[in-house]
Amino acid sequence: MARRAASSLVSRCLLANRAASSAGAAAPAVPSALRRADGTRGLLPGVLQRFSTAAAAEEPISPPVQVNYSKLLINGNFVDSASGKTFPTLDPRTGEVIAHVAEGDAEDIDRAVAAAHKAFDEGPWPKMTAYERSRILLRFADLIEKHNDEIAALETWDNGKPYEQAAHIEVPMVARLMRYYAGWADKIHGLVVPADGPHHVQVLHEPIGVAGQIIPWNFPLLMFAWKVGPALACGNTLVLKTAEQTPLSALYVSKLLHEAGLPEGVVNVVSGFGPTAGAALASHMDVDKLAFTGSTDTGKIVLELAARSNLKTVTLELGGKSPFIIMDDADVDHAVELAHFALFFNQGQCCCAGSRTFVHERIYDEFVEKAKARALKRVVGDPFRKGVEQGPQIDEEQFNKILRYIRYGVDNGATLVTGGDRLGDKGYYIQPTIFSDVQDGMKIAQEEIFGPVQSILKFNDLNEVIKRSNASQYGLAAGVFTKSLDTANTLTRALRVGTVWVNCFDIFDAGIPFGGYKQSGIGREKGIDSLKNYLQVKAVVTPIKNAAWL
Ligand SMILES: NC(=O)c1ccc[n+]([C@@H]2O[C@H](COP(=O)([O-])OP(=O)(O)OC[C@H]3O[C@@H](n4cnc5c(N)ncnc54)[C@H](O)[C@@H]3O)[C@@H](O)[C@H]2O)c1
Repeated sequence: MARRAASSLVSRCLLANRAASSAGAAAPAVPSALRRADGTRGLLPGVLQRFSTAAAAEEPISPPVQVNYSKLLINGNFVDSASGKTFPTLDPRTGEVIAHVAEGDAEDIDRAVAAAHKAFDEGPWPKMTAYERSRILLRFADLIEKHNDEIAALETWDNGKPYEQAAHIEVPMVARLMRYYAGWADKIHGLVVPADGPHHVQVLHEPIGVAGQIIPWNFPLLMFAWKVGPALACGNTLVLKTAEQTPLSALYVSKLLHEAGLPEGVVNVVSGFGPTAGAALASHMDVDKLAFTGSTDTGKIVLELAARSNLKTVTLELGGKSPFIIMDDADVDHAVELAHFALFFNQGQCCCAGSRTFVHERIYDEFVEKAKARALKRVVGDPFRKGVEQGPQIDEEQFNKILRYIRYGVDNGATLVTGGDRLGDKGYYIQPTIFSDVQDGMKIAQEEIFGPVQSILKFNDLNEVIKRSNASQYGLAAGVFTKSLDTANTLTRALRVGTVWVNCFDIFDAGIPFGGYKQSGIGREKGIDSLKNYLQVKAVVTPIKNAAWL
C-alpha cells in the first residue's frame, strides 16, 4: 500500500492538478512591467479569472499546528546554542516570523559531534543487533504516520509547499523510506572470498562512524529521510544540519525517533547557517563521512573543506537543468500535463525539475498554446487551502532570484508566453511563467532557476536533441515522452544523467537510486546504492591450518 502511495506520486498530483484547475478563482490586480507574446502588459481581466486569488486577497489560514521544538537536539536533549543566539524562521506566505530557533555554530557542532562519537564508541547503538535497530526504525515509521498531519502542517508552514502535497505524498514517503531502511538493517552483510592459499578471507561491512549530513530547504523531511535512514540502518551515528530556511520539521520528527527508542547521541540535529554550522561540520576532524545536498557551488565548497580537513568521504546531491524531451508521436495533451508537472511541482523548486522542455517542431505550436492554457489554470495561493497547486517560493532571496531570471529571459529575446511577475503584494508568490523560443545559449536555458518558470525549446531531430540535452554542466535527470520503444531506448542510453523517466516524471520510490552525473553530484541516495555511502569495507585474513578445502 505504501509502495502504491509512493509510486503513484505523479498520477495523484496530476489528478489533484486537474481537480484544482477547474476550481478557478479571481486574482489580485498586479501590474506587470513585462510585455508578453500577445502584446499585452500585466494581467488582463481574463487572466485574472484564472490565476488564484488566495495569494493576495485573503488573510493567511492559521496553520493547524504549534511549534514545540526550536532548540538544538544534542545527545538526546533539546538545548540552547552555546552562544545563546537564535534566528527567525519565516512564513513564506507573509515573510512573518514563525518562531525563533536556536542558532548553532562551530561550538555546537563540536558538542554534537562529541555526542555522536560517544554514542558510536560507547553507547548501546553499535552493540544492538541489526534487528533491534530495524525495529526502532519501524516504530519511528509508525509514529510518523500517527503524527502525519502535524508534521505536514509544520512542513507547509515553514516551506510554503501545498499542505495536500506534504500530507498525502511527502510525509507518507518518509514513513515508507524508514520502513525500507528498516528492512535493510539486518540484511547488510559481508562476504567470504576464496584466496590463493590456506587463508580464510572475510570481507566485513562496518559502519563508518559519525556521519555529517547537510540538507536543503526544498524537501526538508524527504532529505532528512534520504540521509538519516541509510546512516542508521548501517549502524552509524550522525549530526544533521538543516537548512536555515526550514529547521522545524526535522526537530519534530527527531523527537519521535527518540520516542521510538533511539538511544541518545545517535541522531543530533543542529539548526544554523551554512558558512558557520555547515562549514564546521564539513571540516570537522572527527566526522568520518559527509553527505551533502544543495547547490553545486556549495557542493564544491564542502568537498574542499572535507579534503582539507580529514579527507572524510563525501557524497553530493547537487543541482540540475533537466531536459524533458517530447517527440512528435506524443499525445500532446498528456505531454503538456506531464511537462507542466515536471517543472511546476513544488513551486519549481526541485533539483530534477524538467526545466528545459524540448518539443519537436511538428507539435511545437500546439504544445506552446496548450502549455499556456495549463499554466493559466494553475491554482496559486495559500498552501493550506484545499486545491491549491502552488504556494509561495521559499524566501525573498529565491523570489528575487527567480524574478531576475525572468528579466534575463525577456532581455535575451525569449518570448514570454504567460506569467512573468509576482502574484499579490505580500509573501513570495510568483505567477506560473512560460517562455517559448528559448535558445540553448540563454541564461534561462543554462542555469538553475529553481522556480515556476518553464522554458520551451524547439528541436527537429533525435540526434540533435540528444546533443543539446547533454550540453549542460549538469546531469541529474531527464524526461522522455514518446510512443516509440526504439526512440525511448536510444534516448535512455544516450542521455548523460542519473535518472531517465520515460513517459512519467518524479517517480521516487525508496528503492530507486537517485543522483547525478557531471556537476550534479557524486554518489547515489536511496536504494541499495545508498548503503555503500555509510559502510566501510574491511578485509580480515586468517591462516587456516589443515584446511579440509580451500
Ligand atoms: N540532487 C539532489 O538530490 C538535490 C535535492 C534537493 C536540492 N538540491 C539542490 O539544492 C539547491 C537548493 O538548495 P539551497 O539553496 O538550500 O542550496 P545551498 O547550497 O545554498 O544550501 C544547502 C545546504 O548547505 C548549507 N550551506 C550553505 N553554505 C555552506 C557552506 N559554506 N558550508 C557548508 N554548508 C553550507 C546550507 O545552510 C544548507 O543547509 C539547488 O541547487 C538544488 O538543485 C539537490
